[in-house]
Amino acid sequence: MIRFENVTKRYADGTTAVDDLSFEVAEGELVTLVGPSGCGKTTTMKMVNRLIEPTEGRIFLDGDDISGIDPVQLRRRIGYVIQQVGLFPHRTVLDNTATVPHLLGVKRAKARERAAELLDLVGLDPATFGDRYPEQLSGGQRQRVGVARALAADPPVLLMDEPFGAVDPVVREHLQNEFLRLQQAVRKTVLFVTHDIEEAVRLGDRIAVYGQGRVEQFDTPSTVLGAPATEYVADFVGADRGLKRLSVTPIEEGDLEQPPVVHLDDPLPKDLEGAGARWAVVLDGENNLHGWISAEHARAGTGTVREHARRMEAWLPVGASLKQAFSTMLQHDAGWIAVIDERSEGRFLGVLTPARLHEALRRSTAADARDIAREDVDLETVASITAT
Ligand SMILES: Nc1ncnc2c1ncn2[C@@H]1O[C@H](COP(=O)(O)OP(=O)(O)OP(=O)(O)O)[C@@H](O)[C@H]1O
Repeated sequence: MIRFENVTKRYADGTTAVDDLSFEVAEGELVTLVGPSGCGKTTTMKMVNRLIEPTEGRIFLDGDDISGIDPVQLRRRIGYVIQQVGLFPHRTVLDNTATVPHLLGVKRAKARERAAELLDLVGLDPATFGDRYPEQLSGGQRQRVGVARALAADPPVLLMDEPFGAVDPVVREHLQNEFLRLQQAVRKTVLFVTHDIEEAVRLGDRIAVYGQGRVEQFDTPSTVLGAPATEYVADFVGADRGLKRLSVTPIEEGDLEQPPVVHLDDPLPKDLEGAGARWAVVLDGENNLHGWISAEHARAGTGTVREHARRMEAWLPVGASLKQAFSTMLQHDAGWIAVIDERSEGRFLGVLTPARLHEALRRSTAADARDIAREDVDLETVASITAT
């Protein structure tokens, strides 16, 4: 969808900002460009919408050499989100979002209708926020308007330059999650610039790690963390890459353990301990997760499971990251968490225990070309780092 072919950019003062860059971003793929300040990320990005022209090389969009496309036409195919957002201060949130479609000839009422849908999509209720002015929004809310506005013309490509850079870490994580959900729905081809490796790893289908003007490694987050191509990349992703790996490794069905299972209307299981279990998972009639029951309660109680079952607080959908699993365990002080299939209304799949989490982490590590040091994936190390 976007292809860089031996692209170099030298500024008039002789600075080589980008040096012989070649890579390709597939349709619907989200590629993060990450690297230290001044390494050429923004220059790369701005060459795609022709805010900057390359000195050498060519860039293709959907097979067309962009140097042959009129910049105004080109930019209609490309949404652009920047850190400072650049909302029009004297226009309401709704009008800000509707601006581009309106400029493209969509009737005002229609453009506003679409803008309201988009605000909803980025998590801003149009009834509450639509008539506000940018200065009446928080930083995070302004960023969301920026994203909604970039999506308004429904461009196939989005360029995002540190879009969440100006907000605090909590809001930032929230925006990242929302953006990932949004991307699932809209599947744009996205180039996303950040200097934060955590953000790059979290969001990217693939990551381009920049050194000075050059891409040192272009690969999946898991491979970049597990098998850094160069010393430089290893340094950049950091010594705690085992920990970062938690956030890019999803829980798979094969990782789960199958505990004893009882149903709500079953008689109490009297001998769970005899079967070597301290608890059982409780399911409803549809085999969806209801809760759990301890062996002790089951042994001492009377009646059916229903009267003694406790609500399940620590659960996650399959596909959630090991990091989420780990933090859910810590948050609920739980020795295990239940994993469900959200697509089938909560069907219970099994439980993840610390031992299984550790195995999953090993699996993900072993999948890479080069092993990372064993202590990097040691769960106790992970626990001690996360707890501090
Ligand atoms: N107009 C310009 N003239 C001369 N040099 C420039 C110009 N714009 C950028 N540069 C230089 O090109 C290099 C790459 O800049 P660029 O903005 O692409 O980096 P970046 O990776 O996006 O950095 P940051 O994370 O700080 O935004 C830097 O050394 C910068 O000083």
